[in-house]
Parts: sequence; structure tokens; C-alpha cells
Amino acid sequence: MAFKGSPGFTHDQPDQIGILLTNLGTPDAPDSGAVRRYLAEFLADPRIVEMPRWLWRIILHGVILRIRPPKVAHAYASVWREDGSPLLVYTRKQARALQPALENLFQQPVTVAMGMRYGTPSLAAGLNELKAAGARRILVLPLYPQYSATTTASTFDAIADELKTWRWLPELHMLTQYHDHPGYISALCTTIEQFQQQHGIPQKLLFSFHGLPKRYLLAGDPYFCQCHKTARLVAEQLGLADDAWQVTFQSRFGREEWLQPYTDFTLKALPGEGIRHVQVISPGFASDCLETLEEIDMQNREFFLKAGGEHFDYIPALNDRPEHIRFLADLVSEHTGAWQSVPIADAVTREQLAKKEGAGQ
Ligand SMILES: C=CC1=C(C)c2cc3[nH]c(cc4nc(cc5[nH]c(cc1n2)c(C)c5CCC(=O)O)C(CCC(=O)O)=C4C)c(C)c3C=C
Ligand SMILES: [Fe+2]
Ligand SMILES: [Fe+2]
Repeated sequence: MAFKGSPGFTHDQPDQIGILLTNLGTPDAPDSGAVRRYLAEFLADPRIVEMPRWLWRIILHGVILRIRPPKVAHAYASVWREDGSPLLVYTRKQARALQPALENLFQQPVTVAMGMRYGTPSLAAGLNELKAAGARRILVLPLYPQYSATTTASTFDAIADELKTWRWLPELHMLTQYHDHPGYISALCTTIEQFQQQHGIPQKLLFSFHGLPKRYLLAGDPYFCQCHKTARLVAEQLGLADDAWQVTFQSRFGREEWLQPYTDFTLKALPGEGIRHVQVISPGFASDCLETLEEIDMQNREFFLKAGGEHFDYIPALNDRPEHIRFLADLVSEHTGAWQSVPIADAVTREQLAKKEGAGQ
């Protein structure tokens, strides 16, 4: 087999630092065809659905990809923006804002690229963008605060698949979680406090995280515990009473039991317990997306109000809020310390080389 060469590199280029921000991915358009292509790639990932392949292939292609795409495309259409899918739009904004923040911090050029685990732009495209920019030290930062094999490890699989084809590997570091990082917890507290200054204090603050089959927790996935720790740290920092907050899990898929309690069941039950004003935050989503804007802010809002609730607020994701970008820059800085101290001036730049040649040296 032939390994891909590295036309982006020559030996005289400085060893830049490159950051690859990654997220889950989203369809290219809010229509059935694009959603089917996206779901076919997403749901074929063995990290997402752990089931004998032959059986899953029959269910996926025989049932799910025939029934689900039109329904899900309709949901996407309800949150689609002029500039595209919210998940992609916000992740792109994060990458664009992070680059100057990091250059300011490091006082040296840094390239930030963005890639999606499923769909476009792919993780391979992001890695190749960094390579073309001369980045020989690459930090991969999946925007998943809580580790799960379904998301974080799956991102690693795709990074490894691409790097398997490279001849000259970069120095590589991949973050796997930041669920209890003080900067992340503080960014969440700031966004909650600012939101509450405008919307008031609810009777209950719900921390709603994307769910997983309970089987994955029992098999050792730390995701459930990390979600609980994130919520507890935020509640502690905000000084919330025990009955003023709760952790729930959303976005169930399929028939087996997922992590409990379920967000939708909880919101339907809360008015009966005398809770008329809730606020929901989804701290596991670094960027707003279908699962927050449609599932929480539309579907679950309706469940709560129909059950007798009076006031429902969704607190937006951290997205490109300044405190989020500052935190991400600090996080990257903490994990690239050694790289920052390796002077890139050690490598001879093109300009220096040209000068030397010009001077006949
Ligand atoms: C089928 C199993 C699924 C697992 C396990 C799962 C885990 C998981 N997902 C996210 C984050 C996101 N998921 C999103 C959408 C989405 N998730 C699943 C299924 C599983 N997710 C599906 C089928 C879909 C697509 C929509 C649908 O058909 O209902 C999204 C939003 C994407 C977007 O385009 O906006 C995110 C983000 C996490 C964090 C996670 C495990 C921890
Ligand atoms: Fe409100
Ligand atoms: Fe999901």
C-alpha cells in the first residue's frame, strides 16, 4: 500500500501548532435524501449501535432508513438557518473565534480547523487542512465535555483511520473530556446567571444530557457519572438547594432502556408536583443543534406547557459566547504547554532560507 505523501510540508517550514475542533456532524440539507445519507453513516458506526452487525444492517436498511429520514428532515427544517445547520454554524463560529484567542495567548501562529465525525466537513478534511498549513503538532479537541465511547472514542477511530494513510505523522494529542474543568463549570455558571438575570429564577433547573443505552453504562462507559459530576459542580457553584435542580437524559432512540430519568417524562410530570417554572440547560452540547433547539426548546416545551406548566425556558448552549471561547483557549493552552515552549524559530523559515541563498551562503 502507498502512504500519502505530505506535499504541505517541506523541511524548511516551521512546525506550527494546529488545533482540530471536532463535533458530531449534521446533514448537508434539511431534506430526506441528505438526512438518509447522514443517518446511514452515523448509525453504521459500531461505537453508536453495539449489536451484531448482520442483525443491525437488516434493521437499519430494512426499517430505520426507510421510515426515519422524512420525519427527521422535517425537524431539521424547523431549526435550519440561512447559513446552514445550527450545529455546523456554531462549531464554525467557535473555530473562527478560537484562532485569534490562541494566537494572542501563544504569541505565535496557530491554525484552527474544524471537522465533523459524520458528514461534512470530515475529520480527514480538517486534518488535511492543518497539514497544508504546516501544522506538525496537532491537538484534537472533541467538543464533547463528557467522555463516551459513542462520541469521543468514535472520533479517535476516525482520526486514526485518516492518519493510517499518512506517511509523516504529526505529533498528536487528543483530549478526551473536560466535564469537571473549572473553566467549563464557570462558563456554565456565568451563562445560567446571566440568563436568570433576564428570565428570573425557576423553581427547578433541569440539566438535560443526551442519553445512551443503559447497557453501555453497565459495560463501563463513564459518561453517566461525568454528566452527574458536571451538574453537581454547577449546582454547588451556584449554591442551589438540592430540590432546585435535577439531571435528566434526552434523545432516546430505539426500544431498549436508556439512561434515566428521561427528560420528556420528567417535564410531563413536574407540573403535577407543583413545578410551574422550569429552566432547561443541556451542558453536554457545546453547540446548539437539533437536539436542543427542536427537541428541548420546541417538543419538550410543549410537553411541559400541555401538562400544566406555565413558564418554560431553554438556556442556550455555550456556543461562541466569549467565556466559552476563553475557556477553550485556556484548555488548549494547558494541553499544548510543551509545544509552546519549543521555539518554532528552531526551524528555518522559507524567508530565512531565501535570504541565505540570496547572500550566497
Ligand atoms: C442511536 C444511538 C445514539 C447514540 C448512542 C447517541 C449518542 C450521542 N449523541 C450525541 C450528540 C448528538 N446526537 C445528535 C443527533 C442524533 N443522535 C442520534 C442517535 C444516537 N446518539 C440520532 C439518530 C441523531 C440524529 C437525529 C435523529 O435521527 O433523531 C446530535 C444533533 C446533530 C445535529 O445535526 O444537530 C448531537 C449533537 C451525544 C453527545 C451522544 C452521547 C453521549
Ligand atoms: Fe422566560
Ligand atoms: Fe445522538
